[in-house]
Amino acid sequence: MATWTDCDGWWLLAAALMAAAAIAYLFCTSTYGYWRDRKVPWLRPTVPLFGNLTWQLLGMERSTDMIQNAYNAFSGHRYGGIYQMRMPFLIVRDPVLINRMLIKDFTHFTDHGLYKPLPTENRLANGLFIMNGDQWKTMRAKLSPGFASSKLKHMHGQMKECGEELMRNVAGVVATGGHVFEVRDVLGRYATDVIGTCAFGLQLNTINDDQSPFRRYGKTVFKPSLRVLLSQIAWMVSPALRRALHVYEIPLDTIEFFDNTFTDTVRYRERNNVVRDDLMQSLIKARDDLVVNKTVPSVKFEETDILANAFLLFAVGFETVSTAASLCLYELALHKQIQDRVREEINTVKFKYNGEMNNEFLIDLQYLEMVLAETMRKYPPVSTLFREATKDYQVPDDTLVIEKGTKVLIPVHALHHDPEFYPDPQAFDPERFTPEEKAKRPSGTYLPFGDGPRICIGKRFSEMEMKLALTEILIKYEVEPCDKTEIPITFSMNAVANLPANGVWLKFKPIQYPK
Ligand code: HEM
Repeated sequence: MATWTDCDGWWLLAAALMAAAAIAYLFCTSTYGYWRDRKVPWLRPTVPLFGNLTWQLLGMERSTDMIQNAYNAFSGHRYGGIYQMRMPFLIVRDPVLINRMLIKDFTHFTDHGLYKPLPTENRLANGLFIMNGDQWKTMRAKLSPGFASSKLKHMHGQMKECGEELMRNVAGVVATGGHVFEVRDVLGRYATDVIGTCAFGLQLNTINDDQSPFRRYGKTVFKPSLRVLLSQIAWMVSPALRRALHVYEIPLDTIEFFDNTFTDTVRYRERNNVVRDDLMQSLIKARDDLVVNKTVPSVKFEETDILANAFLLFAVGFETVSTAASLCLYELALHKQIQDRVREEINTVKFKYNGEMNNEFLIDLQYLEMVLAETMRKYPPVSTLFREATKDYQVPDDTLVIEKGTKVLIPVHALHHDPEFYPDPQAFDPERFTPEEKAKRPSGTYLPFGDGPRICIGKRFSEMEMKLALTEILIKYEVEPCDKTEIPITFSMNAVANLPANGVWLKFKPIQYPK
């Protein structure tokens, strides 16, 4: 039989639970007035704590689609607010404003505003992509010369060797009766070999070696995993929670493998006085200047900053390049007329350069350039750009002040699919990129590589790399859809990038040219 004391106990427990629930509810929803208070149009969070991320977390919506839906919901507005878990993000949809933020008013938005883990949790934490402020500016200035036109010209020969090895591999497979390729994997190996030789002077030969540790470890860097998802969720619930959890976002053996490889390369070059005109040399110079001689005393740099950037340049290049180039082949397989026109251009321009497929030859392939541009319009490998307001920003001709610390999303994929800028956006139409058509569109509506001082540092490098592989393939093979080709292609659920979920399968048919 209950006594008064027992009843008091139950009441106390019930009151404590209710108070805890109320505190939890307040914590989960405390930020949700942010956009309303600033009179910014906003999307109502679906569930407390999860904000506008609920369907994504349940695996029912891609990040790209959520942002696209928000973009559509804010139609007629210059911007709108959403909540990723508890964290307010401003989605900017006005190209004029986007252009100002990325270029003219860049000094207000110098940072990507991503969570900066400890270098032990994620070696890329000290890489250029996550670096902020003066540290980013100094490192960017050190790495940029490695991508200068003169250097790219020099890299062409090294890339060409990788292209030729790629074609020997493809020919070997075709000779034994295999005609169907998962082209994203094949081009991923090619891109790994390209960055290995051009950036670090390493002959990796992953194109022929299924067991290559560079490919195996490289693939783990951005592989979507529960661990990475949880760390991102924790950050959006509260950065302090993320810090307390110590999540290792990249497997430790991967970090160890790349650290050792780069350290050994530097030591080898130092011991043997090897000086190569490549990215590794820019990194060694950055180390000598910033870590050893401390030529920029106002900014602190350590050895791990150099390792992080070597790792970053290695890791970011091959996923994006292989995705864009394989989707280009995919669209060409589905649009035979466009493919034929690309091939005709390659043959005509090759003739003009007396059969020599050099750097100038690649630059001259204007139609292929339009085809690649349309591929990255339809499938931008990086679907969203990130910025953080580094000082208060008065939006021009507007009442809104974007406060310091505010996270900003630039919805690249949604802009690329806005019928106002790209009529019939699902259609694959390279004619959108003739000089006349390009001139009709406002700046800020085509951003596969970002823009402004933080534009992709590897833009021209990857354009050259993709053109080279595509010309090598298209001059020798017709690409066609096969039984395994997905139409339309499906994209991975849990990646911020547009990554094909089940690969890109195509058939290669050798071309017989008349003798
Ligand atoms: C098709 C291929 C590629 C695409 C679509 C791509 C796209 C991008 C995008 C959208 C950004 C962010 C730009 C911004 O915030 O405004 C970026 C940054 C970056 N990319 Fe790429 N990228 C590609 C290939 C490469 C390659 C091959 C490398 C290196 C060899 C590279 C290195 C970087 C680095 C280091 C950054 C950070 C730049 C900074 O914050 O200053 N990317 N890339």
